[in-house]
Amino acid sequence: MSWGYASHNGPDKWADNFPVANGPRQSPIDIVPAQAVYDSSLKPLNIKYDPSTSMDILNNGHSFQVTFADDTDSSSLRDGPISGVYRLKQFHFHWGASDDKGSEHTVAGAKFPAELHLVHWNTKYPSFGEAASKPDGLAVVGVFLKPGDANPNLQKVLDCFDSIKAKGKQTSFTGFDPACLLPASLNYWTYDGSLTTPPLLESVTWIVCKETISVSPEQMARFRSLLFTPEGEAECCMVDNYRPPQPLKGRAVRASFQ
Ligand SMILES: NS(=O)(=O)c1ccco1
Ligand SMILES: [Zn+2]
Repeated sequence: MSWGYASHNGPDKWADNFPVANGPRQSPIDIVPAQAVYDSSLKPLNIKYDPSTSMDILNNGHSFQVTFADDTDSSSLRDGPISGVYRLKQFHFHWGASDDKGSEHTVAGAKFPAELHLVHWNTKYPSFGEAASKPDGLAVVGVFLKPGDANPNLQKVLDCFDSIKAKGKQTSFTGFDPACLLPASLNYWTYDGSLTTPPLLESVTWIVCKETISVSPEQMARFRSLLFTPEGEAECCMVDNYRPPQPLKGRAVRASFQ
């Protein structure tokens, strides 16, 4: 039985196989801006991505992800709340069956229809796999999607959904610069957390952007046209692939802005 987002294998069941699900630094969380502490020592995010590192796009059965070549530092994240260089490995999204839900982090209880995650690993470790088990191993930049005008940069990703509709489908996706998915302002909240999917490893420095990017209703419908299921199986729409907020357990959330 593998994990998923249904009642029989979803977030409430993950602790059965992944006991860290009840750990001290789980993600996502509800971010309460009024309780975030402004930290003037936090640096601006330093993000440099090279479009030639984008490789392919895959439906992995719980989201779709765009994977990057991470054998050099050409697509990486520096500064912000982190030390050293973290290489971009992949980005993916989480979304809902309707616009009233779908994000993993919430802001003073408010949910967004979708959330983008850009996953980076600390190059002080030899690989993503090694880094994923270290408390300072990963840094994930989160961006909320807000209903509004169609997002032309997002459309480039959505246009290849016909070739990755079912679980396990993959296709080439080169020359894409994920920086075009970032909001104009890189003001952020940051806290120590975890992967939001099994194995839920407590290795993530979360960097959640305050500013959103836009997504149109038609574009949200495209997200919801993907399938959790492989070809040949009864079709199950890929929707509500988000973990709800987890207990803060005394953690501080810092803000890079006043
Ligand atoms: N959703 S997320 O960015 O915490 C992640 C990356 C890999 C596994 O889970
Ligand atoms: Zn994610």
